[in-house]
Order: sequence, then structure tokens, then C-alpha cells
Amino acid sequence: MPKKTTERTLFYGKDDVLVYRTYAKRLAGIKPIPESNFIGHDNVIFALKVKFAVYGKQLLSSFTEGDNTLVVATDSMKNFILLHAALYKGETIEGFLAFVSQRFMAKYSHIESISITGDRLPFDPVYVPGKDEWTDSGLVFRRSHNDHTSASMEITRTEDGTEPTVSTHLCGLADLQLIKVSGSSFYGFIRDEYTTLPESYNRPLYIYLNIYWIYNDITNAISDTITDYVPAEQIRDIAQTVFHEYKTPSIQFLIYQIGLRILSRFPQLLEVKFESNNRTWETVVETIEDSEGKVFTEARPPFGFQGFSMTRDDLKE
Ligand SMILES: O=c1[nH]c(=O)c2[nH]c(=O)[nH]c2[nH]1
Repeated sequence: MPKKTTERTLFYGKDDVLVYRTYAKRLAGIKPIPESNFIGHDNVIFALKVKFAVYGKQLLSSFTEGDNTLVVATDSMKNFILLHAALYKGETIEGFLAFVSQRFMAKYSHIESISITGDRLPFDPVYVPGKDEWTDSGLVFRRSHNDHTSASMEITRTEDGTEPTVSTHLCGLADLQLIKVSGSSFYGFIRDEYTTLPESYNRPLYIYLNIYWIYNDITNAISDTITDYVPAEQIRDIAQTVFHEYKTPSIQFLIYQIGLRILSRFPQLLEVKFESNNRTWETVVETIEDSEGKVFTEARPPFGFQGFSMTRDDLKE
């Protein structure tokens, strides 16, 4: 949340602003990587949920004196965001967040910084029978509740009154959930009077994963030319591929390998961060006659988690 030249927390804003823009600019020109066949997005539906908060010293009196003179109603913020979805000429979630925030600060000069987060609401293409082959409908889409692009940034006005700029950013892939049915282990950990967990040499590893990245230069994601844009879809595909490729001894090791791959594929990134959650399925039936199958049920709380960040220095080790 915005908190700049003072220790005092002061912000207000609007959450859950749902923006459904159709026929935004197509995301194209994405460089292919070996782990992914994602090279673009038609953006026929460019939809996102926005959280928007503003900060400014002059807003103090709205809290302390009930003086609303400088208060932009959060309802107006919602309208501003929605109406600017029509004006946005770019093709990325990050670009839209920066665009809306910079326009808002241009309009309201007493706002010193904005904190904005956008979570893409993914709509997947549906395939329909065409004349000769199955084709992408282009008209009907299926709402997906799977992983999605996410981005947060702060836009700050510099002291000398120049253009507001993106002062911090964190791009991301949120809510990825992956299961690897065999080929994962967890053993060799401390065994003492507190240990009840058996060692596992082949566990059904189900993980929840949020992956975040920071660019060396955010203009890669928000400018008119986004040749070095890192799409969350390619990050997702790297995570899937690395999970597939490695027999992992732990989630800690897995996310490190994913991070190394991301950093080596994308030299334009400074840092990658992970939040992971262990949802390993609980085994109910270990052996089924004439089958390599088993029966599992959902993991029970409490759940373990990991947090890890990596920079380009990790590639040197
Ligand atoms: O990948 C894992 N890492 C751990 O640190 C841990 N701890 C645990 O109980 N299970 C797991 N799994």
C-alpha cells in the first residue's frame, strides 16, 4: 500500500473492480521458448480484477477533519478505471495498470502515489467443428478458474513534478496448481522425537504455486514495444516442464530449479520469487490389483509452505 514520505499509513481505494474489455490489442511477437508453445494472446477478452489505492499528504484532513474537498470518491475511481479500459491501446495487464494510474495522477494532482494490482480473469478459447477441421470459435469463451497473470505496481510522482513513473513492480503468475502423480520423494529430513512423518520415495506431489518476477526495466512490459515481455503463460509452462523433468527430493529443490530455468530463459529479469504450498495427496489405497493405480484423498491441514527469491547471481553458482 502507498506509504511514502511519512510513517503514517494513509490510503483509500477500491477493490474488486471488474473490467471486461473486448477486442483489446492482440499480444503478438512473443519470443518462443523451448518449454512453451505460447506466443501470444488474441485478447478478444481482456478481463481483470483491479485493486486500486491512492496516497497523498493532502488527504490527511479527510481523515482528521472530515474534509472531503480533495476526496475522489472510490465510486469515481471505479468509473475512471472502467472508462480507461476503452482508451487503453496496449496489450498487457501491466501496461493497463500503469496507463490507468498515470492518467489518474495526471488528472488529480494532489495524489502522490498509487498502488494498483490487477489479476487477469482468464477466458479460454473453445473449439468447434469447422468445415474441415476443428476451429477456435473466436466468439464463445470458457471462463477459467485456473492460474492467471497478476501484476502489482506503485506509481509515484517524483518531487520535481515530472511524469509519474512506476517506482516498484511485481509481475506474477497466481494460483498455479500442479500434481505430479509419481517421481517425487521426500526423505532424509531430521528424524527425532518429534518426527512422525514417514520417509517417502514416491509421493503424489500436489503443489500450489505463485511465481513473481521483477524486470530490470519495467518498460519491457508497459511500453508500446514489448519485445521482451515475459508472459505468465510461458512462466507457467516452464514450471510445468521442470516439474515434469526432475525427480524432486523436495518442493524447495523444485522451485529452485524452476527459478534457474526462468532466469536463464529471460535475461531481462532481475529477480524471481516463489510462494509454494504443499498439498501432497494423502494415500488411502496403496495397491490396486492389476493396476499401477492408487487411491488418494485431499491433503489435510495444516499445510506446509515455502518462500524463496532468486536473482541472476543464482545462475553463477
Ligand atoms: O517438499 C517438502 N518440503 C518440506 O520441507 C516438507 N516437510 C514436510 O513435512 N513435507 C515436506 N515436503
